[in-house]
Amino acid sequence: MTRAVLSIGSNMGDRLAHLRSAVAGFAPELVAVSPVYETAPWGVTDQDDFLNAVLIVEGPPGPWDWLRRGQELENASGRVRTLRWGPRTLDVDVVSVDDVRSDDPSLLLPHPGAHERATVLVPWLDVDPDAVLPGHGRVADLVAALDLTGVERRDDLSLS
Ligand SMILES: Nc1ncnc2c1ncn2[C@@H]1O[C@H](COP(=O)(O)OP(=O)(O)OP(=O)(O)O)[C@@H](O)[C@H]1O
Ligand SMILES: Nc1nc2c(c(=O)[nH]1)N=C(CO)CN2
Repeated sequence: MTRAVLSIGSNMGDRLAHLRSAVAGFAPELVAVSPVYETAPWGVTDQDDFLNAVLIVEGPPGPWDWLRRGQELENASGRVRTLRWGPRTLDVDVVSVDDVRSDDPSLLLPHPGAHERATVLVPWLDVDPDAVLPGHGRVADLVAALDLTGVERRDDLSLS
């Protein structure tokens, strides 16, 4: 059994439907679904706003299975890979899997950007106030140190 934290995001097409497709894809192992956040783009800032959320899943799949499942859902959403950090129908990042550390470039664990991304940490904190990001400490402390400008909770949108 493993427990994984997955960050999902979309800024193309029917963003909510893309996030819902990820929820449906992980339904058998779903433990928690965060609120939805509307977030200003980071990285490449000249693109549309994202919807972001976090899923917590638990079950027999291992780290590589979570990654593969996420990539299958990205592909099913019609995602086309062009620009790094560019627009996408669906992005599924594996943030952490238990305390697993991996330096394989195809599956870096914990995800190397997670500790500084409000788009990951804020929804994660909503569903797990005691969350710890391996190597970086308590998510509550990481969030407290972040600028949360451009991260707006959308209580009118629901994934569960
Ligand atoms: N923890 C991880 N979760 C998801 N993909 C990962 C992870 N670690 C490495 N990768 C690899 O990252 C590659 C590129 O992923 P992707 O195009 O989604 O990156 P990105 O979302 O643009 O940027 P970032 O990884 O900084 O969020 C994939 O081929 C995947 O194998
Ligand atoms: N707000 C926001 N910006 C992004 C996001 C994202 O999920 N949310 N993902 C990116 C590439 O992974 C690039 N920029």
